[in-house]
Amino acid sequence: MTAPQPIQLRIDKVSKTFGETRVLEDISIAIPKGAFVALLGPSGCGKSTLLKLIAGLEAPSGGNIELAGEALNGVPAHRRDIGVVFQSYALFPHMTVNQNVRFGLDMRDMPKADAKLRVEEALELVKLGGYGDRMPSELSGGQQQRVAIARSLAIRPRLLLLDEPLSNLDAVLRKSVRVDIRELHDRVGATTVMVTHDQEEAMSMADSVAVMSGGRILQFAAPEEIYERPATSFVGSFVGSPAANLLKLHPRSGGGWRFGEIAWNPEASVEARLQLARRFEILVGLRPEQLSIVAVDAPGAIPAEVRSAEYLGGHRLVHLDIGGQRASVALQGRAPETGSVVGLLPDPGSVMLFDANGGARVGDA
Ligand SMILES: Nc1ncnc2c1ncn2[C@@H]1O[C@H](COP(=O)(O)OP(=O)(O)OP(=O)(O)O)[C@@H](O)[C@H]1O
Repeated sequence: MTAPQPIQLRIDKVSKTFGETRVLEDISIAIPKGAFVALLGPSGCGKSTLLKLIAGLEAPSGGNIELAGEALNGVPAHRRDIGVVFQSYALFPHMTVNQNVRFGLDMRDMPKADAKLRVEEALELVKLGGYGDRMPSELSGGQQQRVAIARSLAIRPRLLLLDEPLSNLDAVLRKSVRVDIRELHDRVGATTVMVTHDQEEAMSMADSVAVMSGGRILQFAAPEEIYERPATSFVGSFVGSPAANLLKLHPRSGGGWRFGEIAWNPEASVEARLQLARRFEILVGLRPEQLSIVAVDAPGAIPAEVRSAEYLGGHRLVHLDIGGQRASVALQGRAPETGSVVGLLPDPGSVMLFDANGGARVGDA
């Protein structure tokens, strides 16, 4: 076992209001040295504001932020030793790659010979050794983004902040730069916080993900934990692709359960969790990739009517109706006929249960 790392960034009960509007509320997270953390959430949830508070571009309305044990209150942005990479790479177009990467070092009056070595080292790290004399316009978007990262790394920051670093790249480049950034992180080990609204990006790149909504952190955990044990129905449906089905379930008079008018007798372990949940209205979260289609009368199956199917290359997405609620299932094989009634069988361990009122996870022993 590796020894636990000290906390590099501690955010403690931070809030932010603009005028009357509360944009961040009671944000607390502790990020160990060398970790790669993603702040994930929909547009407007406050993730960029949180990044600005860390960088020192905005001041919090309440709470504290500490970097390597030092309180940052009142420390101006340029004294924080934080490297920031924005979504538009913001290279200086009239400067060469070398000059761009050197910029932060010149600002810090580093001796020329040392700066030269640092620039070479930073460009090697992002696999752009030999590109120093080019102008930004002579580089691809992905290469420009790597120069922007090299510029941030050259100052050997105590923290690297990435604000939607991939959003200006096309879909193909996005996936390769995603891997580049993660591999770079593994080599350099700089504590990194990345803001993104793209769940796949967050889940694939980060060690831990903070899922945000409405100015709060709903869950801060490893990607696997977030996917398998989401803390709320929002997290459950925001993370995963295609999105999880969320279906309203009620107890049936006389025993068993119902989706609208459709009766369901779940497998024993799911039944036990539903009993523990003790709610009149439960949201059942079912991931399309963890459902299979079986005979309508198979034990534990939910009767569903096939409405349509989409062919998506590796799999098909079949859309169904369950007592007036829509659900989808990802299938490898042929899609059942439209209009037919089939059984939808969840993998019992993957069934997620939430309180329909408020969305909290329920039904855990
Ligand atoms: N300077 C400001 N003055 C007033 N309101 C602001 C200011 N900056 C941000 N907001 C508001 O705060 C909320 C959060 O904004 P923020 O940019 O942090 O969200 P975000 O999650 O990063 O969204 P996006 O992904 O669209 O950038 C939004 O409702 C925004 O309108």
